[in-house]
Amino acid sequence: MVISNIMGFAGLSSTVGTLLILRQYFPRHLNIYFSKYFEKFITLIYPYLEISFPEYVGLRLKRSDAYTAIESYLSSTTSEHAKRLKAEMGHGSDKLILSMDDNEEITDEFHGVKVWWFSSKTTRHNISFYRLVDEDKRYYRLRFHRRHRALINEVYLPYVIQQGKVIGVENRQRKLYTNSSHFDYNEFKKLDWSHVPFEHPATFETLAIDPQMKSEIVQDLVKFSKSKEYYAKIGKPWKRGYLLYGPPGTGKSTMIAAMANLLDYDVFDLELTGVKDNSMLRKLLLNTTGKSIIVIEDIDCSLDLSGKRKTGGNQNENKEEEEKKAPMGGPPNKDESKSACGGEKVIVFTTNHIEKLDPALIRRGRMDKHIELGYCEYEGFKVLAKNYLEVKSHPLFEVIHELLEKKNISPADVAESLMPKEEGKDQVDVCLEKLVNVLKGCKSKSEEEEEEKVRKSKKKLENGGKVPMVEIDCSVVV
Ligand SMILES: Nc1ncnc2c1ncn2[C@@H]1O[C@H](COP(=O)(O)OP(=O)(O)OP(=O)(O)O)[C@@H](O)[C@H]1O
Ligand SMILES: [Mg+2]
Repeated sequence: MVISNIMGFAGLSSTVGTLLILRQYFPRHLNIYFSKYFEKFITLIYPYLEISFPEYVGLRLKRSDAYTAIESYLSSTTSEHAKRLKAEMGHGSDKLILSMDDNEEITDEFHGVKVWWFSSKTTRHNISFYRLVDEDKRYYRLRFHRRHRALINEVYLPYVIQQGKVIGVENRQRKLYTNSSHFDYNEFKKLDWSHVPFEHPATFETLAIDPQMKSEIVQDLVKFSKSKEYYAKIGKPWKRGYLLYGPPGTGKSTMIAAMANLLDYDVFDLELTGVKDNSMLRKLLLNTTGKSIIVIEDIDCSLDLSGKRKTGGNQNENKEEEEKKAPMGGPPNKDESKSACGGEKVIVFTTNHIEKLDPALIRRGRMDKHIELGYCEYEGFKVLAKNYLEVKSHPLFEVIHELLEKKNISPADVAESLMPKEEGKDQVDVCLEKLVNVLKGCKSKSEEEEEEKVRKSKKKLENGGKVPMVEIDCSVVV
């Protein structure tokens, strides 16, 4: 950020203009005096200050965050005010973003104070590999009256940066990250996470679960996303842990997608089988960004893998050792020392077998909310019928209602029956009849409960009465 008094404004007095022209005829020693006192003189008669924000700082390795935020902020006002615009796709997104073209000027108003933004570009001719290469240097310049210096520096600019970041997040294409490392030739380094655009269409509206539970979860998530100050006040990292459990096909993965869509977060799908040890896990978590959901699916299936991790002993000692080994260059600092996740993050574990999990892993405080997703009930069926067949009532609804009270069927299996296989109006009848038949063939709730009891007692005998434990360094993840 460079603050300078400038010249060249339209209203600059003719005296200054004349001085500038005459300057070239001054003898050299006079010119030195001229330069020395000229700026002081200009400061007296020219009441404006300028701040410039170059696109790249230092060795051009990284685009300046301030420039990016200002670009996003100005893109929201530009389309209304600027006369010449340029259109670009948002970062990794298919949205068209309009911003002011090079050498364009717009005005903005803040608390009744008028400021001017200019987008400028200088081009330097460089010789590279015996070729003449034009290097563009872009920057934004902000001009304001000197008497508003404090307001601009302390209030307006932080506001612009913060708003710009919010707009930037809105314009971006959300991503689904997986921990399969790859070499990025643009950044010329190995990255731990690869990503694809996140385009899962699930929403809470289309989710077939108990309506009351649905609204509780939505409220909980929304409250979390607005609780930055609260977490700062209590000195805890801004994160929330969810454990989703239930039989296959009950909507656990679908709910995670709905959560990401509700909160407008990225998703980091952490596959534990690809994690060698706790320091690798820590490194992966440190490389996740804010506004994201970190997902560890089928946590009970990580049992074999977790056998390799340190067990028993002094937990703190192990932690210290891991921190020393952390490849990010020592232990994480600030609030990250409490958790490698930090930031605005939701952590979701899923399992089909909650009874297999280490109670320490899922205790409240680590996992803030336990959500059981069960077999399909009538309310859920109605949501699916609306989603798939666009019907809200039908003579077969009552039969299905009665069957759902007696039989266990997953929402995934209901959805499968309700998916029309052909075109035509009779498909509603065909699909609902199919569902009735499928339901009749399902095991009754009492039969399944009996089988479950037998299965559990057999397992207890096999394990000598011990419930298998998952070993994962909980403090790293949650
Ligand atoms: N509660 C639900 N509401 C809406 N659709 C659902 C629901 N449950 C399942 N489905 C449908 O069934 C498919 C499978 O569901 P999903 O993958 O979310 O189940 P899951 O609980 O994650 O299963 P698993 O335990 O096998 O991972 C989804 O693509 C979705 O179409
Ligand atoms: Mg799943």
